[in-house]
Amino acid sequence: MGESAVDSAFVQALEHRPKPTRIEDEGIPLIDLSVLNSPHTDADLARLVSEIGDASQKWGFFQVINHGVPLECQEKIELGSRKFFALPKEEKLKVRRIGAGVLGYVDAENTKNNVRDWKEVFDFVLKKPTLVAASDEPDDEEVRELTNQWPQNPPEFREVCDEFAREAEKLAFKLMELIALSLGLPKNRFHGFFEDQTTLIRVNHYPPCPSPDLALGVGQHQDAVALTILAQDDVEGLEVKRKTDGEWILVKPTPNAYIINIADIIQVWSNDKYGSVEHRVSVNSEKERFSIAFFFNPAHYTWVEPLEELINEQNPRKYKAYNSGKFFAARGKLKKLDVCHFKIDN
Ligand SMILES: O=C(O)CCC(=O)C(=O)O
Ligand SMILES: [Fe+2]
Repeated sequence: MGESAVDSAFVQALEHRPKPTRIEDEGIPLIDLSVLNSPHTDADLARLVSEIGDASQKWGFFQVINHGVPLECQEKIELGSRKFFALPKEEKLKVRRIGAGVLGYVDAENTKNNVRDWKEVFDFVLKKPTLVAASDEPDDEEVRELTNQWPQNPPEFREVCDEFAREAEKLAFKLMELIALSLGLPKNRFHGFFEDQTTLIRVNHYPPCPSPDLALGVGQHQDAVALTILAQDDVEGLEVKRKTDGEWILVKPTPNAYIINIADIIQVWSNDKYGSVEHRVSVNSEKERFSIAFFFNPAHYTWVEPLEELINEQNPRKYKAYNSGKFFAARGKLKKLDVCHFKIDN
């Protein structure tokens, strides 16, 4: 590895490195949500629900347009994040994440495999208070509050982040309604799980990388939450592992669209009807890239298990129930832990 222009901590194992040519796929569904924000017939809604169901089943990934999040709100957080990440390192480190409880700036994340990601991030939570399990000990009932830290610069950063979070939350609830309907469930079947939600928003910056053939912006992973809403800028990078053949497919940036990712908890709730999909981020040597991920996640005390209405003799439950808070506390220590761990061998 003596040839590489990046520190060896960033070098991915051979099998995880991006290929020199990347497949672009037009096939990742693009779904127009305008029906939700205008007068519509039952048939219009039924068509939309069926599109969401098909995309969730076939890809687990889709893009949405006319989603109701004001463009201005998106532009403001993008600009704010550009200004924040352009600050000198020592300024950013003033709001570095402290231990497990105080969120903020991090520049040394490993996503699995113990290889460092080529990125820096800023994390904050949506809800006040956001309570999580203090430890992964099954009998420990202690909870901990996650608190946000805000930089002095740019001065509007807190406001634009909070505003984006509130708008993205509305979209997240609408998507959960559509997903519920597509599974044949009442529209608000999922709402209760999110009353004391532990949603986290992560603003990502991927600087240009001298060795994009060796490093990744985010290593291969699945999101452990319920649903992810992702905004990417116009620089390519996000790659999704196609279910049909395991190929890595580049998600082409679409102006004013959000990328929606069915994550692990919906996989369990739906008893594998909808699957959480592996994805990763490749980097490039010329352009920096920005993205924002809204990780919609239920209350820490949620017992995650296949929904009763969806299991029967023909379709027996595929997962044991697990406690969401304990799971995330354990995952904080052991990155490799994921929901497969709770799979029942039928
Ligand atoms: O930046 C991206 O495009 C995706 C980031 C991601 O997958 C994550 O943070 O979980
Ligand atoms: Fe992800």
